[in-house]
Amino acid sequence: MPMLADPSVKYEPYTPLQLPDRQWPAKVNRSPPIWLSTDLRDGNQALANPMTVAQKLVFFDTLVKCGFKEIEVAYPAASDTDFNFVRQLIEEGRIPDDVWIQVLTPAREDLIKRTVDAVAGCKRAIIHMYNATSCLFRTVVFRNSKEETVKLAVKHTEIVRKLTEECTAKHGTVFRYEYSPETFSQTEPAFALEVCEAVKAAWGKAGLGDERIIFNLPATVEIGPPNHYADLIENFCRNISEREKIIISLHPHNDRGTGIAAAELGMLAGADRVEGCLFGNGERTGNVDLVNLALNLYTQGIHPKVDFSDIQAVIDVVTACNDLPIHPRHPYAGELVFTAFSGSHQDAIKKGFEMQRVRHEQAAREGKPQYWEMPYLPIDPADLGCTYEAVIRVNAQSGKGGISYLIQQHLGLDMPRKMQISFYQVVQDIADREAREMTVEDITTAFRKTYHFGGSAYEGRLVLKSFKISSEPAASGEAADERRQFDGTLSVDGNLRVIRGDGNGPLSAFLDALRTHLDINLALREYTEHTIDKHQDAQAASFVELVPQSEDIKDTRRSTQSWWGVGVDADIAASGLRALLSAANNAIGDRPLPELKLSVGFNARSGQADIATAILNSLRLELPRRLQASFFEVVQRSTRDTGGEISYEDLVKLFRETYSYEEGRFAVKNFKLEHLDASGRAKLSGSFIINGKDVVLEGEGNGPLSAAVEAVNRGLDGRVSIREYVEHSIGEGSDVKAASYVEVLYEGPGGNPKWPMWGVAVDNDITASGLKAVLAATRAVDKADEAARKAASAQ
Ligand SMILES: CC(=O)SCCNC(=O)CCNC(=O)[C@H](O)C(C)(C)COP(=O)(O)OP(=O)(O)OC[C@H]1O[C@@H](n2cnc3c(N)ncnc32)[C@H](O)[C@@H]1OP(=O)(O)O
Ligand SMILES: CC(C)C(=O)C(=O)O
Repeated sequence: MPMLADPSVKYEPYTPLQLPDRQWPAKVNRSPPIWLSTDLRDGNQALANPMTVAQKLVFFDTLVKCGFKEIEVAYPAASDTDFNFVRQLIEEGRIPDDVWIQVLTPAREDLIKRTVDAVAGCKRAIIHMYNATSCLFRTVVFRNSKEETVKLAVKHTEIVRKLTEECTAKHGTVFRYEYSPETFSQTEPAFALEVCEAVKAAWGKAGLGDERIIFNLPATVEIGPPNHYADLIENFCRNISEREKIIISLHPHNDRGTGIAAAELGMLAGADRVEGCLFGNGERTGNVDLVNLALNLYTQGIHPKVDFSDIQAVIDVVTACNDLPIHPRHPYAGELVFTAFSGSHQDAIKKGFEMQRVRHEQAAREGKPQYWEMPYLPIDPADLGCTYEAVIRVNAQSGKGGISYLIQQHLGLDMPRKMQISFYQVVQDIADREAREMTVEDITTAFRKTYHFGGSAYEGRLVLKSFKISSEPAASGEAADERRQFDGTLSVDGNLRVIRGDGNGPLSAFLDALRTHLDINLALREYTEHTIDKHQDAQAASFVELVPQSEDIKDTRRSTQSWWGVGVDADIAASGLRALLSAANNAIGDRPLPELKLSVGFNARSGQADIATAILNSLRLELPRRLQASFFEVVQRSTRDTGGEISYEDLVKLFRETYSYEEGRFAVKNFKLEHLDASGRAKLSGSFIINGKDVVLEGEGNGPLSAAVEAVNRGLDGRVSIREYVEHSIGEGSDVKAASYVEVLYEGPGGNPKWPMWGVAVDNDITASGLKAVLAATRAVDKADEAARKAASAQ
């Protein structure tokens, strides 16, 4: 059957109440009502499979834990399960002293008796009796006149009074009485008042405080808008006698989807109490949702006096007991309610969090309240025990704001705006291609892969192994404006390469090194940095944008093509270099990089760094820059006859010979180092092999190396002194060795000139490696003396 063209022939509208001086619209709620949870009664009776006793017990405990002080636990006359459940609560002492249990009964003597029997012995109980009062129910269900309807209510109120008084006398149970004119919102307002006045009179002992009688005014079926319900409530409150002896209770259902509004307006209209169910379970469309109502108050800064700090735990119990899911869009409790998928929402939330942090810091300094003011989020998920995990979820509708928020939350990186746009494109492409939501893991993994960030699994073709930044005064003599030198070792497609470059700062020196050695021509367009953690082990995060290097600086600036990179390191310079390499990795893509070929002759294609690369790859020695220069000259001299070409093998042989490296001609047999005083002064004694001969040495100095120099000097005509000492480790873990490089200056007996000589050694022991390097550095003292003699005789 189609919908009617004119539904007025079938459906009658509600009859508005004439209440021109209604007060409720101008009122504001400033305190929570008395809550009654009827989950275990109205909620339970609406379930296809009513709860078991075990489920009811868990639910009851949860309600108590949430802070409900009035709980309708059963319709005891309905079934043994309900009756027994009430008995169990009482007999097992499960009801806290400050909690009233409530039980519902119809206006039938036998059933009232069973109901009172159910609560006998409990400390405090509310007997709740109902009979429908509307015209429809009078005529259709009860076939009663108005008079008979009043009589039914009066007679059974008297029965309730009699039976409860007997019970109090016998068991000490304290009773309160609640009466519901069921279908109140469909009942003629004057008749509802008439019935309730009669019930109050029949009860005869309504008093103040805990003696107040409860008139529960249900919208058994929601038949009109919430303002109509509010009018009915205000009218009842204004016209019932002895208002102070009455608790006016609301019991909205949600047939029109306005149960919450009805309850809120009903409270404005004067009600003191609200009956409902958690998450709105209940007959048909449900009872009013108490979680929703309570949290609405909370977001107005009013504590509802019930607690949902761990809302998920409550959801778990309620869904398990009701065997009903909670809608994902359910206010406060739905799984999607703290989630934004769409770009503009995410952007606003991200900005909101950033701004709020600043605002709260300032408010804390000034001792002012730190208000929650967040675009699209009326409540802080944390107050309900939820995390911010779900706040931003990413799909093809999402924008850069949300994605960068997740990166910030999960990796601690605050990307610059342009990088956000760039990474957004990456994520967008994946989301579009795969047509699915992107999880946080998808996004962080995409980030790591894109920027080669976060460990060896994400390394690119270029990996920074080690580096040194040094400074030298600018050639122009502007002492303040020092230039920087970059010396580093990169792994390039798995092979180690020594590269070096100069520039105005570490980044430009590194770019120069990439250009010189690997033909990677890039220029820096943007650089930003921030600290990740304000604690002791703070790290620096750097972000770099590179563009193709062009002859014309304007072109470089305007380039539409650019690559972003990110680096994190405890050292700020290292974090910048890592960021630069991350961007460079993106820039090179999979284009081939120039291979290392050695040609050191007149038209040298290889430089010092290439020679150092070869030594690094073959002997794992990271030659210091000045040793690179020195050895480069040696190589050039020795390749004069081959036009500057030299094979790897010969190069390594030449290195070994030149520095007597690992040939056994310089060794430490044993040594003793005595510390002479607190300043570190030491005495060295021991047996060594120098130039293949056993020698016993002894000397003192400021440390082991200077003691070794002093010992060596005792046997020389001239004097050696140390000019440079560098060391590094080789290998890892228990296999680690120390490599030492010593440059000494030898001054012969005749004075100047001073001869620079390098020694290189490796040993498991770092002191022994340094000592060996010192000894090896002095291997050519004889040659130096001879050269000095020749020079003197030539003059
Ligand atoms: C709006 C609400 O939520 S009201 C609460 C509704 N909850 C429940 O009904 C759940 C528990 N109910 C039950 O287990 C059963 O209905 C019982 C045990 C109470 C009564 O069962 P039965 O005696 O078989 O009666 P039945 O269920 O058919 O109820 C209909 C009868 O009760 C009468 N009745 C209905 N409501 C009331 C009332 N509040 N007071 C007195 N009688 C009533 C009807 O007029 C009808 O009487 P009739 O048989 O003389 O025509
Ligand atoms: C018994 C009454 C209060 C009821 O449940 C209703 O009217 O919905």
